[in-house]
Order: sequence, then structure tokens, then C-alpha cells
Amino acid sequence: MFDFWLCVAIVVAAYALLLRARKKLLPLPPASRPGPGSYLAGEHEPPWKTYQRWSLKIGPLVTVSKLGHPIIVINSAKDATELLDKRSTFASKPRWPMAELLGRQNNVGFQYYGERLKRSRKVLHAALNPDAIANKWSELLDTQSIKLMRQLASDPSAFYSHIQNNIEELVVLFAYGREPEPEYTRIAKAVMEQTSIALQPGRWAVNRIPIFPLQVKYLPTWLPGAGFQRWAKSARTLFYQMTRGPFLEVKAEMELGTATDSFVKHSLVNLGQNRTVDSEDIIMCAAGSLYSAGIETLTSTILTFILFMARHPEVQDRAYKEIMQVVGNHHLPDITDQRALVYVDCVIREVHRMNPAIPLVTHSNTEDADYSGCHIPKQSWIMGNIWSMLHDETAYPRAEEFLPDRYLHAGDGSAPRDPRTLVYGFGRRLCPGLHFANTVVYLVVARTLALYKITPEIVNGEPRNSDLILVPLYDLNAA
Ligand code: HEM
Repeated sequence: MFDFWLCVAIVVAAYALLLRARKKLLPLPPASRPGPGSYLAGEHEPPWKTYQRWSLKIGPLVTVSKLGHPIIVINSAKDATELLDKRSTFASKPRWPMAELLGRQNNVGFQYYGERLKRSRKVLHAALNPDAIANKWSELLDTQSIKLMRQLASDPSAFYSHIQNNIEELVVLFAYGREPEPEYTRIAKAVMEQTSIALQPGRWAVNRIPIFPLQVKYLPTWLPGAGFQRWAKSARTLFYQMTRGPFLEVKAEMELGTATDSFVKHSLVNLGQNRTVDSEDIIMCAAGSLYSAGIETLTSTILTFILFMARHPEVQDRAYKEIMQVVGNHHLPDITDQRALVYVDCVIREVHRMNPAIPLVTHSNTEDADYSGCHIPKQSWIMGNIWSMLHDETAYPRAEEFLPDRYLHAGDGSAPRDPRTLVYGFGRRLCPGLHFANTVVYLVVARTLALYKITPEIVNGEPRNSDLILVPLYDLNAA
């Protein structure tokens, strides 16, 4: 009798396994450069463009690698909404063991979905929600953008480094209430560089072999072959120096009563009586995440704006005229003018669309899923191709062209989707800094348009598109 039930159990289990194995996976790309199980994007164009090309042939969801955990790229906004916005099981991040060795899973952007992530995001939301931006940080954002206008006036040809430094200063001021010292900047930049080295595909065996890290990451660093561990150990030390140092300084200043307003101060005050080592650690790591999350994204968005204004003088001129009409030239556009500056808003939307600061975002699913008749195994890498969604010809006709006018009919419902509902990511991982970022981008864009003419440099009577200049319309340093 026992043998009979055992046989039944084996047959049922085998059938279930067979069914599972036969479940359809999402389509693979058309043959391009197939490696063993993975399909590499071309070298001559960015991967997001390659993935879009493939998706136009085989459908919006493309599996680009079957090695280890499948890597699936979502190329359409509709599917991103279904999977990444609506399903909480798609809100985790892939495991990247080398990054873990560097301590980076403490960075909010790398955290797996769970209790700690929720607590980190809650702390960030408390300081970055629209009310907090309006009531607590508006003065900081206002002053810092005026400072940028003056910096640009002092040496307009160095606009690139002025923008980068000003945004770095802003994010560090927000995080810790102080300007970054050169040593802090050096460490923070080294940490970012090490993170990108740790994430380089194919560089570290520890990243490639899914079972490897579980044992190997605990090997002593002096063992032969554990060189990556030694490198990781020194990188980890630097990471803690970057996050712990300024956090402890703010705490000490709070005890002395000398701390200026900052994300860390605000969050520690909010803890009130509930201060624990764990809750302080969450604040410390959330503050440490702001540098990598906020600076490059904001800088690249503002630089994209500069580039497109130089290429489209007619758009620049129209936006300038709108500012003169709505605000005039007696004061700078400020946050209260934002609603009335409709065309400036269209320019900002189109800047985000043309060159989203993060063209590809990566999530991971914590459970097996079925979608569109296909099977998505758990712990797949799910990449949202934001660039492709924003270059979808059906949603944005003539998608390759910079056309701010496309948003002008926003009122009658026929305007295309606001790109700002895509560039900040999806669902439970949506960028917590989006209101902060939207305010900064608006202030910098509107004020630059009011004060400067952005043009390509003219060499021998010909515009040189590789060199842009900002020509001040007023003598700002005399003001
Ligand atoms: C134009 C500027 C910015 C853009 C386009 C942008 C975009 C994004 C995107 C696409 C993600 C990933 C979302 C996902 O995985 O679905 C993200 C995450 C994040 N961003 Fe931003 N961001 C910007 C500025 C900022 C700023 C200024 C801050 C902080 C002050 C910030 C803080 C964060 C943090 C902490 C995360 C990680 C969230 C998580 O993984 O749960 N971002 N951002």
C-alpha cells in the first residue's frame, strides 16, 4: 500500500515538474550575437536602443539572458505598469554579491524588498514629500539655484563643472547641512567608482556563479584567489567612512545645539523617543544613499537641457518670451510662477523624454510569475527600459525629435503622457527624491532661460556644436 502511494506521489511530482519545465519563457531576441544563453547588446549603440529594436520585432518583453537568473527587459510603458507598478512581488533588486561585499546593500537603491527597505523609504518620504519640500527645503533650493546663476556668470564657459559642483553641494547640504569638504568629495567619488567596478558585468566570478558567493564571500582574505575580497574590504572601509563620518558629526552637533537643518537632523528629531541603534543605522544609510542617487541624475538632466537649448534656439526663444511675459525682468522666476510657465514645463518634459537620466532600471521578482501566457521565474532580473518607453512612436510620434509643443494640449486629454511619470521609476521603488528633483530642475531651467542665451560657440563664423556657451543677458555680478 505504501509503495502505491509513493508511486502516485512520484508521478504527481514528475508531472508538476514537467508542466513547469514546459511553461513558455518570454521570447529571446532575434539572433544577433548570442553567447551561451545570453544575447549581448551591440557595442555600437547603447543597450537600451538595441533592446528597443529587438522589441519592435518580437514584442515588448525580451529575455536577453538565460544564464543563471534570466534577464528580462520590459520595453513598453503598459507592461511596466502591469508588472513593476502593480505587482509588489516585482519590487526587489537583483543579488549582486560583489556589491554586497562592498557593503552596498545598505544603499537604499540596492536594498532587497523587505522591512528594512520599507523603513528606509519611510524616512526618506518624511523628508522629501511635497509638503516638506515646500515648507522646509524651499529656501535651500532657491538659494542654491541663485548661487548657480552667479557661478555661471563668473565663468560661463565652465558651466559643466559649475553645475556638477553646485548640485553636489546642494545634495550634501540637504543630507548633512554642510557643504562637502574636498576630502569628503574624494571619498564619495571613489566609492561611486568602486561601486561601478563591482557591478561591471563579467568582471567578478563571484557575481556570475549564483551559488559561489554563499560560501566564498566568507573565505579569509589571505587565501590565494581571494584577491577580490581584499579589494572589497578596502572599498567597504571607504564606504563606511563616507556614510558614518558625516552622520556622527551631525549627531554631535545636535548634542551641542549647533546643527543646521538637514535630512539627518530632521530624521533623528522625528525619531523622538524611539531612537534605537537600528533606526539610527537606517537614517545613516539613507543619507549615505543620497549622494549616488541625487547628483548624477540631476546633473545629467540639467546638462541635457543646456544641450537641447543650444540645438533649438527657436524653443529657447519662445520659453524666454514666455518668462518675460509671465514674470517680467524685474525678478527671477520662482516656485510661485511654475504653474503659469506652461511652455517652460513642456521644455522640461521633453528634456526628460529625450535623455532620461536613468534609461534602464533594474528590479527583481521575489516570486514566480505568469504574464502574457509566459513564465517568469523568481529572482529574474527585470529591467525597465525607460528610454524605450519614452521613444515609443505610438505614444510620442516623431520620437527622435525634440518637440516640446507635443504636450501643449495637456488640458484636453490628447497630450502624450508626462515623461516625469516614467523617468523616476516604478511602483514601490519609485524615486523618493522626485519632488526635490522636479523643483531643482524647474528653478535651474527657468532661471537659466531668464538670464542666459545658450548657443554653440561660433568658430570662423560656423557654430561648433561640441562647444556650448552661456552668454549672460545681464551683468549679474554687478547686481
Ligand atoms: C532628475 C533627477 C532624478 C531622476 C531622473 C531619478 C530617477 C530615479 C530612478 C529611475 C530610480 C530607480 C527607481 C526604480 O528602481 O524603479 C531612482 C531611485 C532613487 N532615487 Fe532618484 N532620481 C533623481 C533624483 C533624485 C534625488 C535628487 C534624490 C534624493 C534627494 C533621489 C533619491 C533616490 C533614491 C534614494 C532612490 C532609491 C529608491 C529605492 O531603490 O527604493 N533621486 N531615482
